[in-house]
Amino acid sequence: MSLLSLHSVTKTVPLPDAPPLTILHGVDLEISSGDRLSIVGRSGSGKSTLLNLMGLLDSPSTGSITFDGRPAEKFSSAERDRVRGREIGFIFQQFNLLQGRTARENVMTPLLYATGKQFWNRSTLAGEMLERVGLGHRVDAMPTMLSGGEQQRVAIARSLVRGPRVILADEPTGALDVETGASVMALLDEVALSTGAALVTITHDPAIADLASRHLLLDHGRLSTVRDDGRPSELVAVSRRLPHAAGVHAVPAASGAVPDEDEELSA
Ligand SMILES: Nc1ncnc2c1ncn2[C@@H]1O[C@H](COP(=O)(O)OP(=O)(O)OP(=O)(O)O)[C@@H](O)[C@H]1O
Repeated sequence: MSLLSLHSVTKTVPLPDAPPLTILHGVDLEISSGDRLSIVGRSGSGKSTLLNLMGLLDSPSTGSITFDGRPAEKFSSAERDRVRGREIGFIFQQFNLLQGRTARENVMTPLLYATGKQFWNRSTLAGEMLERVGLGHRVDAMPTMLSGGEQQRVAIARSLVRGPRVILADEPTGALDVETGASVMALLDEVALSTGAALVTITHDPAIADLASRHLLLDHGRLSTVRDDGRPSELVAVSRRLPHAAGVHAVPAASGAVPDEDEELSA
């Protein structure tokens, strides 16, 4: 059974002085445990909007989303928060670490919302997770003392510390140089693989897309699967040649709609 399913999902938003804008059109997607998906598409094609829906941060205008066989629209707001906090890990281009808190304290933050052993053992669990991402020796470091790659590894540890079943990564290497990005992504892939979590990565980078086993293209809000034997690097090249979606604004409004993970946790 699919872990996360989208059926005929559309997303339409009102615009102040224009007809409503349909960002996503009839999106169908099935994600199972252990899946490795990459999603590429031009700026404005709807990638962040899609990620927000997959992460239960937003609701579709029409169509349905099910998580673990349960329709998301049936979740109460408390259940939605619980599923999102426990089952879904988010990784963004900006690391969004809490400044003035150590690496360990950052990784502990999601565990403040856990119960039982996870809550009581949060300091140990955070230390173990940092160890797993190769930062066991930097648990007491402040974000300002860490390199970009190290900060993203702390963010990865924070996203994975509750053992999510789906990891949604939006340009996770976008703020890193090529070499650091590749090693951070390899680490994310490896840790996700070892936990059996599904990993969905939005990326412009062909090498990052190459790590996935299913390659999807979003074009003007329409999602299509590219053959698994298709080369992802060609896919990215194709997506770069596509014209921008109609009504694309320079700054995607949806990125502002993605709550900062820490805000989300404290909400
Ligand atoms: N709430 C909103 N109100 C108005 N327009 C919106 C809203 N949310 C998204 N859009 C528009 O919908 C389109 C898709 O936005 P989205 O951020 O999903 O694209 P994207 O593929 O993630 O882009 P990028 O790669 O630049 O981040 C853009 O034209 C964006 O400006």
